[in-house]
Amino acid sequence: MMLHIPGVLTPDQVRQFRQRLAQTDWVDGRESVGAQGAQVKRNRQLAEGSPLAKELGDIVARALTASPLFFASALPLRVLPPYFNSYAGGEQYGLHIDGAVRTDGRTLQTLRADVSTTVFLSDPEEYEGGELVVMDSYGAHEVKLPAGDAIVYPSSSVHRVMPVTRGERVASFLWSQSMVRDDAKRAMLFELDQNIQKLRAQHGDSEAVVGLTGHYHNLLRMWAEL
Ligand SMILES: O=C(O)CCC(=O)C(=O)O
Ligand SMILES: [Fe+2]
Repeated sequence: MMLHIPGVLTPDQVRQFRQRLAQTDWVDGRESVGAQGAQVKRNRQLAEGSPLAKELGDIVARALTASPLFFASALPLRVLPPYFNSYAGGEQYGLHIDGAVRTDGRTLQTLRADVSTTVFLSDPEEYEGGELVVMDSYGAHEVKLPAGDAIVYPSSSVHRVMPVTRGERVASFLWSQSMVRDDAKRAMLFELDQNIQKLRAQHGDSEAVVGLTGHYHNLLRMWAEL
């Protein structure tokens, strides 16, 4: 399941991030990738140990984990500290799949990557190209969101970032391990949750709404791995 989460960062936060990121040093993005990724990855990132990556990453992680839509769609158990990347001058990230098990060099925390997230920090008008293209059984989905918005997609999907042929595309990206490893199960829980919320808004906590809420929790109890 792919989900667009609007307004994870405020316009003020985005402005501050961009100012700080414009004054910092970037390293070759191949620093943090396996052999297959290195062949197709052409971008720049903040070095893993960079204090700025930690400072801004903490803000991104806090904003995302406070988002009800992120929680309901990712059902996060653990979230790795966010990274930051930049593409310009034709840079791109060719077709790849994110590694299944990731260790953060800073915290040495290891997790199974179930959910990938990109938080856009450049507005679509600022650059040409740079679409995140995610493949699934329904085809290829192009994503290019306003600054401050996030896209959540299964780490099990093949994806790429198209060449940025004008301007600069800056983003933050991160991996989460979900309490529910299977994307199809997560998608069903998300749909159930969203529909229960609609029913609750229409009917309050009617007996049926309470029953469905119980059903949601019993499915989560059956599927969650902690
Ligand atoms: O820049 C993005 O939106 C995604 C980056 C990516 O796919 C990766 O670093 O694995
Ligand atoms: Fe990726």
